[in-house]
Formats: sequence, C-alpha cells, structure tokens
Amino acid sequence: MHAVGIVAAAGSGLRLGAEIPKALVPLDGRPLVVWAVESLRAGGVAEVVVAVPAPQRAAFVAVLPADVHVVVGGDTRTASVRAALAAAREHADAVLVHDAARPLTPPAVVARVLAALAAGARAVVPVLPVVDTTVVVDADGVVTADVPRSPLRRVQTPQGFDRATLVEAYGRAHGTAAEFTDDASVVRAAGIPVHTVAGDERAAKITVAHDLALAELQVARAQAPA
Ligand SMILES: Nc1ccn([C@@H]2O[C@H](COP(=O)(O)OP(=O)(O)OP(=O)(O)O)[C@@H](O)[C@H]2O)c(=O)n1
Ligand SMILES: C[C@](O)(CO)[C@H](O)COP(=O)(O)O
Repeated sequence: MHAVGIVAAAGSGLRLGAEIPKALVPLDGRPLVVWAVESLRAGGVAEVVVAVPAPQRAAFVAVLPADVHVVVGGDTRTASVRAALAAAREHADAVLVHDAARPLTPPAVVARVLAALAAGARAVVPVLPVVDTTVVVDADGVVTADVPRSPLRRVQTPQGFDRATLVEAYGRAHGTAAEFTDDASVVRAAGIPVHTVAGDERAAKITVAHDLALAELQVARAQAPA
C-alpha cells in the first residue's frame, strides 16, 4: 500500500494567541509542523503534502524538508485539506490527514491507522474515551441533559482513507452548506463507515497556551536521562 500524508497547517492559531501561525510556533526549538511531518514519516508515510497560509508560504518552505510538497491552504481546515488532496500524487492508494497541531503523535498511532487501511477499512480514525461527565446546556448555560459517555469518543489525527473514497467524498461535499470539523465527517456524510483504532493521549491537539506548555514538559521528560 502506498500512502501519502497531508498535514493541515494553514490555520492562524487564534486560540493559542501567538504572533505567528500556530504551525510555525516552536516546540523544543522546532516548529510544530516539522514535528507533525516527522511523526507521519516515523510511522511509515514517506510522501507528505503540507497546506500552509499564503502569506507565510516562504517561511514554511524554509523550515520544512526539501522533499515536502507545500501548497497554499484555504479559509477553513476543510478547504486546506481539499487543496492538499488536489496536489497529492494519484499513484497513492491511501491518504492520511494529520493536524500540524498534533506534534507529538507517536509513530505507533500512524502505524495503527495504516494497518487498519491495509486490512481493508476505507476510513479509520484514532480515538480515545471521554473521561469527564458530559452534559448539554441551554443558551443560559443551564444543564438540560446528561449525555451517556460510554459510547462517546474523542477523535484524533492522523485520519486514514482509501484515496479514491476521500476524493469522492470531498467532491460530494463541495458546494454544500455542511460544516465539517474533520475529514472522517466528510466521508461519513457520503455514507462511508468510519472505523476506529486506539488513539494516544500524547497525540493531544495544541489549541491553547496550556497545551503547548504541557507538550514542552512531555518533550523534556522524554529527553531526561532515565
Ligand atoms: N484554514 C485552516 C484552519 C486550520 N487548519 C489546520 O487544522 C488543524 C486544526 O485546526 P486548529 O487547531 O483549530 O488550528 P487553528 O485554526 O489554527 O486554530 P484557531 O481555531 O485557534 O485559530 C491545525 O493544524 C490548523 O493549522 C488549516 O490547515 N487551515
Ligand atoms: C481534526 C480534529 O483535530 C479532530 O479532532 C479537530 O476536529 C480539529 O478541530 P479544530 O477546531 O479545527 O481544532
């Protein structure tokens, strides 16, 4: 199976609040996007396309390995993945879509996604259980319902797809009013079942400053002498 990786790195990172795009923010001295590309490669995905913000294209090219294909992303994550998918070489039979914002994703997660695709899944996502009590609130913030949490899962990346399936699902979604927060929901909207494999807490998404501080600690702990 030949898999191509897509890294969505075109966001601005408003919630992180850095002065540069989030994917360029350093973690232990190296930009988040570089960590994300390395995770994919360590897990077995050699060919990678990265979607970046147009104004900072040159800055991304300067930090990424020369054999990474850089494309300009869009206004939404879905638009950025669509742009990268159009640039992904057609000889690939699988696509793994990853967030630049998940820099410490263990290679084993990537390998589990690849293995599920090799075993015949057309779509697969890494997931973790929900550990907090989960509720619904109304417009005033008053709890209106408890949600049984045992069937709930938190979805991570990389998300893996049969390439033709992902291309067709993105084609169907084009021009609809639907808003998608990940690629598996684009595929599910086309009626394709999405399978799951075990995710990993270390693949957490860096969204706010606290997440970056935790990631720095995670790297320091991994580097500390035993
Ligand atoms: N137009 C966009 C928006 C997001 N992303 C990418 O999608 C991933 C997940 O998005 P998120 O964590 O929400 O990043 P931002 O959109 O940058 O964050 P914020 O919502 O705080 O601005 C990130 O790697 C981000 O770079 C993207 O490629 N193109
Ligand atoms: C793709 C994703 O990371 C899966 O959990 C998530 O949906 C991205 O959400 P965001 O609001 O764009 O950070």
